[in-house]
Amino acid sequence: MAPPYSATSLLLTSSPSSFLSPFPAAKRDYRPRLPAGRAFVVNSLRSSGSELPPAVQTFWKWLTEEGVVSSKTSTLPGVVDEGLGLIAKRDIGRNEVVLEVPKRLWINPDTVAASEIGKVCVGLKPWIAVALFLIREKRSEGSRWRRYIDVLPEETNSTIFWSEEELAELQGSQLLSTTKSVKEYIKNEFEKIEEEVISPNKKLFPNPITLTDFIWAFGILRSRAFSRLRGHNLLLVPFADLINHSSRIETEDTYEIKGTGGLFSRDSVFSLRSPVYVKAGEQVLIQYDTRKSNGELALDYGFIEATANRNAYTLTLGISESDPFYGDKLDIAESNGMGETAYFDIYLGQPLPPTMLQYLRLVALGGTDAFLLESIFRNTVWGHLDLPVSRSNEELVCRVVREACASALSGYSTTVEEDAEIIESGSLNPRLEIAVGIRAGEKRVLRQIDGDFKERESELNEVEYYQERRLRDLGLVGEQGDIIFWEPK
Ligand SMILES: C[S@@+](CC[C@H](N)C(=O)[O-])C[C@H]1O[C@@H](n2cnc3c(N)ncnc32)[C@H](O)[C@@H]1O
Repeated sequence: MAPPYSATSLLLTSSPSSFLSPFPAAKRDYRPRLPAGRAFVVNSLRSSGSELPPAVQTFWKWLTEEGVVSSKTSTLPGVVDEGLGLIAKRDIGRNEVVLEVPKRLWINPDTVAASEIGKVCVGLKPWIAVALFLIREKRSEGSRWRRYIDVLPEETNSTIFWSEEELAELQGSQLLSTTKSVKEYIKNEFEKIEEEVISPNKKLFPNPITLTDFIWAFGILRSRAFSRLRGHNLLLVPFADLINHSSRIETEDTYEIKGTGGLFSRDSVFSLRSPVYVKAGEQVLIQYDTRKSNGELALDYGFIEATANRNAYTLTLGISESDPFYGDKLDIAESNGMGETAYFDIYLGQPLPPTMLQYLRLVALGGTDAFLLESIFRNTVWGHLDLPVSRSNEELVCRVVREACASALSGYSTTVEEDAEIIESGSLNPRLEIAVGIRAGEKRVLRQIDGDFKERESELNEVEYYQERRLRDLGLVGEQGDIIFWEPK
């Protein structure tokens, strides 16, 4: 009997879970590529103070007046391939502190709370409160952060800033659907805040605030906020946020909050160390986040890496409400830390996530295997699902995953080989380079998943299923896998 599940009811293939919450604490850290909106000329790594754009010189003067930098400071801002960056003035040792920025210059939800708009921002999501604050400061000539805001880019190469034509290069990709969802999310949040906070408080927001402003602020926060700090999930630190990312650096542990009077005291400083030895004149770089996929890097910062295992694809699996065993399956999933929908990030060259096969087998469970859903198995069923349950269950899992891969692969307008040719054909503009790299990477992961399940499919006759394991455990299967019967004496 054909199992009552189709490829589509078993799984969908897109949308990383992360976009729903722009600043999840554990997995995220944010930064963006060459700011397209700024007219800085990219030259060498060694721009000296006098070659700097006027806005950066004024910013530096401000930091000096604020006592944040002095002649002893070991770094200088400079114009580099990545936009602005931090250049070593002298040789810098590994783990040497390169800058310290006092709390009074940071921008975080506390800054907003203490500001004129603090009262109307109570209860807002932290990123929304900080976004509103940034936009308002950007419009205010007398802002305390004027010098800082003047050196922020108008946009980065994050896909949220791409034109329709540029986005078309991502056709069929997961990054395209994530980008659209993120923009939709920002738009919804903007409309809500416009109605509930901006319009009723015209005196506090005398200048019009547009969706474009809101997207700008989102992009700034996503690309520059330091997030791996306990109690400071959303922290903008002027000067420190000029640091660029290098794929060659492995350690992420490069910044911390130091405070003479405790972590949250007024005397706290944000302290940034160089993870490696840097020669005078070279750029000081850090690792933004080793766990981010290329899709996440492109969305957050506007660059990708050539490193193979940054290529990822998120499989979204779900228990359909129309499944006759919906309630039991959901109960089992929930007792094992999962839910009606589960997201599995699959990386190029890496094994499948550990619980993915269990979840797939659970979702596909039906027919004569449905007895495993009975309550007497509730405590053990998850363990049973770790290994193949039955041929029909395993076959369905393989078929559905392979159909989903084929369907996803058919949505792209180019093949991996065509993408490779485009990359080889010469210098691409940064956004096209990202688009081609992303779509090629996603397709390679999809091919890998398909290959994995193709192999499983070819082994369906060889693997041991639940009933055989059970018989063996009961001592009813002989050494050669033969079933032992009781012969009549
Ligand atoms: C925290 S800011 C660093 C300062 C930034 N370069 C600037 O001009 O203001 C992060 C942004 O720098 C750029 N960036 C950082 N590392 C990069 C890299 N390895 N490749 C390309 N762009 C990079 C991206 O635009 C990213 O969004």
